[in-house]
Amino acid sequence: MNGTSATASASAHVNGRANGHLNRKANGHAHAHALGEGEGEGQAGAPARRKAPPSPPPPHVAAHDEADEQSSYTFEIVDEVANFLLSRTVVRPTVGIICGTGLGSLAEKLEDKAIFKYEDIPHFPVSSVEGHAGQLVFGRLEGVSVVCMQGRFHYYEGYPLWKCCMPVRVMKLLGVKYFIATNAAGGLNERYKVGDIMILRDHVNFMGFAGNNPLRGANDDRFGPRFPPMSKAYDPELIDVAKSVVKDMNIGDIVHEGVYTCLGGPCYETQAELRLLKLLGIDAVGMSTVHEIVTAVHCGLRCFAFSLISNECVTEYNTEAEANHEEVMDTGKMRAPILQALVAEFIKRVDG
Ligand SMILES: O=P(O)(O)O[C@H]1O[C@H](CO)[C@@H](O)[C@H]1O
Ligand code: HPA
Repeated sequence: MNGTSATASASAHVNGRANGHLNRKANGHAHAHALGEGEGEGQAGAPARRKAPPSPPPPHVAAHDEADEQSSYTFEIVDEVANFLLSRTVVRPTVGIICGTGLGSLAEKLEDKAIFKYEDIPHFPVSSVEGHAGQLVFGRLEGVSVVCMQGRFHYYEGYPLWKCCMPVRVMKLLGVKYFIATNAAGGLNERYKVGDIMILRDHVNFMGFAGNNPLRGANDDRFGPRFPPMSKAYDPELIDVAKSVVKDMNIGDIVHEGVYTCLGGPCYETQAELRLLKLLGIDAVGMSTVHEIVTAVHCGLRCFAFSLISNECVTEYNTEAEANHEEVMDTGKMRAPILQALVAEFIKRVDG
């Protein structure tokens, strides 16, 4: 296989971390809220100015960047969503998968399926992107109980990051132990070809650099700690399992290990942006996954992720090539059989 080799086990830090937290009592949300606009003004006798309330956002879009609003997805609400689902299926998933663009056919492989459209699940956001069916599929793959998101939520759809990631917390409360994120991404590393697979060794959280993090806002210790480490976000043991599957499938020539980054989208990158990312050591770029992994690590899930290199990132000006969503979806369809086999065997070895 191409790329760096995995190092020793580090499961201990993710195991157990959340279990302790989930048993603890709620902390007081109300005290940690950031000041809203207009609050905190009016010192020294001057009356505080209050802004007129903003007009309501469209139905699926929450007001952006409001840590306060995060409390609308309290532990109790997430628990309610999980209980709603558990009361309607006998499947008790230990593996949770997010299917990336064009990769939704993975869920079709499940046996004994129970399917929930996002719009039928209380408090759930809805998908608006082509290539994301918008349903949660429970079932069994290789005898392992699994829940698959056929369609994820992206920041560019208008959702704040904590809302994009709420289903990850639902997975946690469903009993999931292993979290697998898949995505379509542009290949920056010159060795990568369209159709290759990149196992995520690490990520660069660019949106997080600017403070846009799904964990922003009041922390509920029942999910996880205020300051979670991210140094082993991609579980080294799971990377090793994936590498052993790759070896046995004899597909090492198309599989790499590398660094992913998520940008806000929805526009693809300019050549100058791509050259900058390359310079920084990024191997593949997309518009998802990073915040999902942050949320999953925070609540103690063991994480694994891979990118399907759906298009080449072109850094030269004198070219006709342009990134486009059709190519991204087509590459997913083209690689579906290999990816399905890879995931099925991976799951069997991890939890079979
Ligand atoms: O990351 P996923 O959802 O696989 O999709 C990727 O493909 C879309 C762009 O073509 C963006 O949504 C980008 O994030
Ligand atoms: N850039 C950003 N996101 C993407 C790309 C890309 O080239 N391909 C698929 N998702």
